[in-house]
Amino acid sequence: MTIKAAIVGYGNLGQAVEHLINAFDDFELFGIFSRRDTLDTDAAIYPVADAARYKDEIDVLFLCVGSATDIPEQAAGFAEHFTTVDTYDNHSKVATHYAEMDEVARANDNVSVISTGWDPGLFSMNRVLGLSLFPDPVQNTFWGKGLSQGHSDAVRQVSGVQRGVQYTIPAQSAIDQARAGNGQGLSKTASHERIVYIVADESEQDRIRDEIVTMPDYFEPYDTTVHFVSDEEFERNHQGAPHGGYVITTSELQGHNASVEFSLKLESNPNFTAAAMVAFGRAAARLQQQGNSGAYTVLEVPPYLLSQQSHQEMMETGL
Ligand SMILES: NC(=O)C1=CN([C@@H]2O[C@H](COP(=O)(O)OP(=O)(O)OC[C@H]3O[C@@H](n4cnc5c(N)ncnc54)[C@H](OP(=O)(O)O)[C@@H]3O)[C@@H](O)[C@H]2O)C=CC1
Ligand SMILES: N[C@@H](C[C@H]1CC(C(=O)O)=NO1)C(=O)O
Repeated sequence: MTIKAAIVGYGNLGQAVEHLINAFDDFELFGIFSRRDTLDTDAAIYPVADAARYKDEIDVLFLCVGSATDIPEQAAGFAEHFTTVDTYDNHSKVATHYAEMDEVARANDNVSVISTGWDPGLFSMNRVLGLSLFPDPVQNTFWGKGLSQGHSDAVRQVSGVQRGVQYTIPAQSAIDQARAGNGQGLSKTASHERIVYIVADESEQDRIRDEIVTMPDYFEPYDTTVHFVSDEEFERNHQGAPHGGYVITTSELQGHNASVEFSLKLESNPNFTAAAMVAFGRAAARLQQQGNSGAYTVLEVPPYLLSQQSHQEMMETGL
């Protein structure tokens, strides 16, 4: 089955998804839906407003738009016409997003796999796996040091921000404590600091800083520092998007210690996020083809559907 795919939003993630769709032989790129009419790509470009016209030519639509505002405002509209995949990552509102997408996708016999990527996404799968193993587990999640695309998108939505990025820095002492089995009581907010770099007019900077540090879900609970820099310094010092992190679960079984760790070391956050998104796009197309509909989180997608290998091949290779 060749999966006909299209992309909404040609930013960091959209460009990375395009590359992967072209690299996998079971995908075919229909084109890119964008607000802009010129993009640096050889792919077909369509106005995002016209997407529904092409519903019958697309098996899965990758929603590579921002989570801060775009997904809440736009995703359900796409799920009316398409099987969709998104990387929605406002953890506090995932249940709301799930319910909204589930209602629309079911009503239109589409599948919507939401909150793919690595956190939420692969980290979610590993958090559930780690906690399922032990009667009395201790579990901690750490991110960074690296560039959070979700937090960077969120700062870019603040009026007056011309350019913006956010770096997440974990406390190494907290990571060491978790690995030693002493992670109980460590909080995500106390274990990380957030550093933001913004290009904005001087007259706007005090308001922008205040809007960022008080932003619910993204920054308010954290120790956040906002730096304002020139466009030249931003261009010079803030390219690339490395990231990574750890999900660490520790416990003991009849007095014998056990430590389970899932770690990511990413030279490119968008490239890796796209890899997870495209794998779940493969699963979304298969789920829909099997007659399923509605919303799915990564926790509800059978892992074998992610792979290019068939189930039979997995059996024959002995798992
Ligand atoms: N779950 C996870 O692990 C991860 C999730 N993410 C999520 O991915 C999201 C995207 O990240 P990233 O690609 O870096 O963000 P970018 O800002 O680079 O790209 C977002 C794209 O969305 C499109 N867009 C923006 N506003 C609108 C609009 N009003 N209407 C239509 N399209 C719009 C734009 O494309 P165009 O101008 O072409 O329309 C833009 O290029 C992040 O917000 C984050 O939440 C990222 C990494 C990991
Ligand atoms: N969703 C995140 C992926 C990870 C990174 C992160 C953080 O640095 O706070 N939280 O989750 C992203 O957009 O990069």
